[in-house]
This record gives sequence, C-alpha cells and structure tokens, in this order.
Amino acid sequence: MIESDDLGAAPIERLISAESKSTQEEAIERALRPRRLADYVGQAKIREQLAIFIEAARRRHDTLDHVLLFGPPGLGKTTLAHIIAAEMGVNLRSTSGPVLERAGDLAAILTNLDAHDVLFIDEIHRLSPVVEEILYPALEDFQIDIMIGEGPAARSVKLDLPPFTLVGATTRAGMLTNPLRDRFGIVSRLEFYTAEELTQIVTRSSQLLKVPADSGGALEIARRSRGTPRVANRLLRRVRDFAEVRAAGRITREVADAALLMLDVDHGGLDVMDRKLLSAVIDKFAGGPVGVDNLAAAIGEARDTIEDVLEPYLIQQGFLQRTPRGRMATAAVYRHLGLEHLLGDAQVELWRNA
Ligand SMILES: Nc1ncnc2c1ncn2[C@@H]1O[C@H](COP(=O)(O)OP(=O)(O)OP(=O)(O)O)[C@@H](O)[C@H]1O
Ligand SMILES: [Mg+2]
Repeated sequence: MIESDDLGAAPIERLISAESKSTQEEAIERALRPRRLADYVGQAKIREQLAIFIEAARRRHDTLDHVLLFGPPGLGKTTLAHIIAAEMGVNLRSTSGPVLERAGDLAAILTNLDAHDVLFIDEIHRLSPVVEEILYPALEDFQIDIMIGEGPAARSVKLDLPPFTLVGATTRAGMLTNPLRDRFGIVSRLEFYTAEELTQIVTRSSQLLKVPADSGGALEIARRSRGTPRVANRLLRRVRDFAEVRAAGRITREVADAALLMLDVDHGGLDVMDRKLLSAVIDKFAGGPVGVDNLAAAIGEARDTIEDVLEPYLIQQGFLQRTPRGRMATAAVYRHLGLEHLLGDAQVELWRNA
C-alpha cells in the first residue's frame, strides 16, 4: 500500500530520498543486494580495478590494500564492501564512525580481527580525532599503541594486529582529514548510474521479488530513479503496489508512468523536494547565486541534506550549478519547471560570468 507520508509530507522521508531509513527497508535491501562482483551492475571502472587488485592479493596470499569508497547515498558503497570481503574469501566486520566513541572501542575490534579480514567503517568522515589517532599506525604498520593504567603509572604498550583491510565509506570525501585519506591505497568514487544500468538493476530486483515487469516498465522506473539503485528498488516496490491494485499486477511503461506521477515523481525523476529546492533558487533568490545556508533556511532543510542528498544529482543533471558565489539555477531548470518566461537578460548575463 502507498503510505500517505510518502507523498511528500515529511521532508526527509521523501520517497526519493536516497537515504535508507526503516528496518523493514533494510531487510529488503539486504535481500536485493548483489553478493559477488559479477552481479554488481555498473561502476565499470571500479569493478575492473577491484577485480584486478583482489585477484593479485589472493594470488600472493596477501591482504588487500585499504579501500576508500565515496559518493552520494544509495549508490552501493556498503554493497561493495560486502562484495570485497566475499571475493577475498574473508570475514567482514562492520562499524561506523559515530559508533566508535572511544579509542578502546576501535582497539577492541582491531584486536579481534582474523588475518586478511575486512573492517568496514561506514561514515568514516565522522570518526572522532582520538579514534582516528589510533587508526593511523593500525593502517600503516598493523600496530596499535594502547595506554595501560592511569596517572604516573600509566604506560603505553604496542600491540601487533593481524593484517587487515580497511574499507571506509563516506558521502563526503572532502570531510576526511588528509592523513586519513592518504592511508588508503585504493580510492574509488562511485558515480550515478545510467538508465540502462538501472534498468538491469530493476529487472534483476523484479525477478527476485517476483514482480512481473516488462522492459518498458523497468526502463521507466530506471529513468526516474535519480541515478540511484536504492531509489530504483524503492520505486519498484511502490509501483508494484499500484500495479497490483490498479493494473492486474503487471508493470508496463504506462503503469509505471501513472504510478510515478501519482507519487509526484516527475518525468525527469525529480520529486517534491528537488522541485522545492529548485523553485526556491528561482523564486526567492532570482535564480541565484545563493549560499547553501540561505538556501537551507529557505526550504527548511539541513545544510547536510542539501549537500549530501539533494544537490549532487541536480548538479550532475545540469539543473544546478555550484559557483564560488553560491548555487545557481541553470537554463535547463527553468525549462524543466516551465518557467522560461522568468529567464531575463540579467540571468543570461550571470551565467556568462559564472
Ligand atoms: N551496483 C549495484 N548493482 C545492483 N544493486 C545495487 C548496486 N548498488 C546498490 N545496489 C542496491 O542498492 C541498495 C543500496 O546500496 P548500498 O546500501 O550499498 O548504498 P550505500 O552507498 O552504502 O548508501 P549509504 O551512503 O546510504 O550508506 C542495495 O541494497 C542494493 O540492493
Ligand atoms: Mg551504506
């Protein structure tokens, strides 16, 4: 069933939000998650590089170099971390930056790893400085310094660790400290997926979920998924609901189109929040440039949500431009929103100088 608050009421719980929230959704995501590199669609360059590095490490019976994965939410970072461990034939230990509060939290995990294991740290840009401090020698020399005792009797002891691979994931590579970033041998930036790649993902998911979808239906969902597999899988489930109630269960192009329009996902794949942001730039700031903080205040969203979730896709699609003086709406967005008449000479002049 389609829940009413998915129709744009609560800003963050928007249908197209790339962030995963509910535990029910997490369970479904796990079921749809590809397990091996061969099933991982798209990201051709990353896949090819990783296949080679993994194969080489395996042949040498060596540990894979530390890997940093970065890119917007829902593009497959966590999935890839699991795949790396599976392909290396090792265990994956999973944690995240905000969870590791004290140095001891990380030390406990590190000393319990087996040789060659993968340690996955999600949101690695949110590690506390004390934890990060411990991580440096662990990454470089597979050693940690821990303090034993307190006061004048305290002494530091070096502990050897089993060699391991750190896989770090972040939506914000720019927020990593330089010393941390420098310790990753493999740095991969995930890109938005093409409609063809997302069509493959939707088709695969529809088979796993046993939802009949023809190629036109899969393509329509793919085109309107903001380049993001998580969104594609979520839209597929909502379109399935619509198809079951209104269209004998089968997802065709027409059914997908009708369902997505009802869910307020427009033909360009923009949802209510995207349009709200773009309209604010145009209506409240005359097309920009506008600073991200002002924009956040105008639409009542956190700055982080704008920078991590909303903006990357809009920029990639050429709807929004990031300039030194702030964000600007492009001509494409005036056309998309049917606001060409607002396009004045002043705007054209601004673009020329941007
Ligand atoms: N390349 C892919 N091929 C097929 N399915 C994918 C791919 N990438 C992601 N998915 C699907 O999208 C879902 C979300 O991916 P994942 O959880 O790995 O994203 P993420 O980048 O870790 O997001 P976040 O930044 O929110 O942690 C997965 O459950 C999986 O089903
Ligand atoms: Mg993740």
